[in-house]
Amino acid sequence: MLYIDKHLIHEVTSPQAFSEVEGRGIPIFRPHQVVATTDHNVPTVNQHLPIKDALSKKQVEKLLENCEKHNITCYGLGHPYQGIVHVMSPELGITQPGMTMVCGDSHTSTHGAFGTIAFGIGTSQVAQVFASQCLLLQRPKKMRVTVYGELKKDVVSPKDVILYIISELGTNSGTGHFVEYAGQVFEDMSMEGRMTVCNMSIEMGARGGMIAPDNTTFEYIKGREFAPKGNKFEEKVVYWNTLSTDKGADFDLEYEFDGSKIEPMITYGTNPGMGIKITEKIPEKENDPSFEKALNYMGFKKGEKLLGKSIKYVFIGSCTNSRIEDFRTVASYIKGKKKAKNVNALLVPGSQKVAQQIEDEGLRAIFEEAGFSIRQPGCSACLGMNEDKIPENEYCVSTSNRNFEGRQGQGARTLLTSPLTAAATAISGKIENV
Ligand SMILES: CC(C)[C@H](C(=O)O)[C@@H](O)C(=O)O
Ligand code: SF4
Repeated sequence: MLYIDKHLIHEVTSPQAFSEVEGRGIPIFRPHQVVATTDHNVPTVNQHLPIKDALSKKQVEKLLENCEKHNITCYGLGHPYQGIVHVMSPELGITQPGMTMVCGDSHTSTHGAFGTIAFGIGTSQVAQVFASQCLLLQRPKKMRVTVYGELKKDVVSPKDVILYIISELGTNSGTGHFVEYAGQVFEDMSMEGRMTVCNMSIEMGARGGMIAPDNTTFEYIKGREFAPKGNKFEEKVVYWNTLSTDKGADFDLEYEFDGSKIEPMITYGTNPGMGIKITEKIPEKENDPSFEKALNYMGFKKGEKLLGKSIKYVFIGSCTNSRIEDFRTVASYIKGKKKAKNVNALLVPGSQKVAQQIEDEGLRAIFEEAGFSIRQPGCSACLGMNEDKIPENEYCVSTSNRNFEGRQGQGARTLLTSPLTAAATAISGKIENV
């Protein structure tokens, strides 16, 4: 039985849970340990106007209504803290090492980047946490992925690291496990990068991912809105320093990779494990119906090269890659260049705070000069629950985490990459290596 320190909620998976507890006359046990935001169904333009899509409007309004009724803090549209749940919580200092955190959302694994036990739950479990602030669970198994050495500087990014790991291990490799990412590559990584990696743990089937908290973690948290202050912070750091894995600890599964061998990655298929180095060709597998089906959906052939293929859509956003560091990377690449005319680019910050930082750091001007516009925060084309959809049969180079059939719109074809590769593609209008 786990006691839950923080319960994050959004508009998609909470309404039925509210109905469940209301229907049984059960009050929300600890409303102050619940934080809500609107992200999946929000438009990314004209957020000050009423939401046009009727279903989205209803979904978002229902969350506000439920939160008000149950005394839960909600960062709705127009609030400076609103954003994708996995972006806004860490950047406000809500996510802290050693906490137990849940959300009715599979990418809750993101918060594990802080040495937090964080995982996605189903709607009936959301109701259980509402009612009791606790969860009954099967104890997960332990897996460790160590990446030693150093990454190729300014070329290989955290997104490439996780796409590489999943392409090597497969999308079921983590089933039933929590994964710890260890080794120099993660020690050297920024918090934004660590979040990108932990975010995609679920894409290898793991319940959660985590990275030992260290000075990078503490520096990131310090001074944030909901972080402990002064002496309290110092006391927490003493505790947080005790959280890392003991030397000689046992794992049920262990993998090791050499970071210097990792290259920029791209996916060619319909699950995140179908990834290759961007310079490679699509593999030539025989007698594999699911592989054939994926290539068929994607309109690709075995042995084909992806570099140089014309691309009309680029999406830079999602809880994997929509943090300020991602936009800094993209801005520094496109500075002084121009967006290709054939490209329709959606640049969607993960939160209002990221949007504000883009403004304050002068990045907006760089984007606009290059022919890009910045949208308002939300999940957007990551799964197209709002109006941001990719048309049928079109390719979209996307910084998100899932390339499933129809994920970005019916018949849309997603190729997952890092923000840097997406930026380079938006500039040249074809799949580009940096
Ligand atoms: C809508 C939500 C339940 C879903 C999830 O849990 O992951 C979404 O965020 C996604 O990325 O597919
Ligand atoms: S950005 Fe995408 S992956 Fe993340 S929570 Fe939203 S829909 Fe899910």
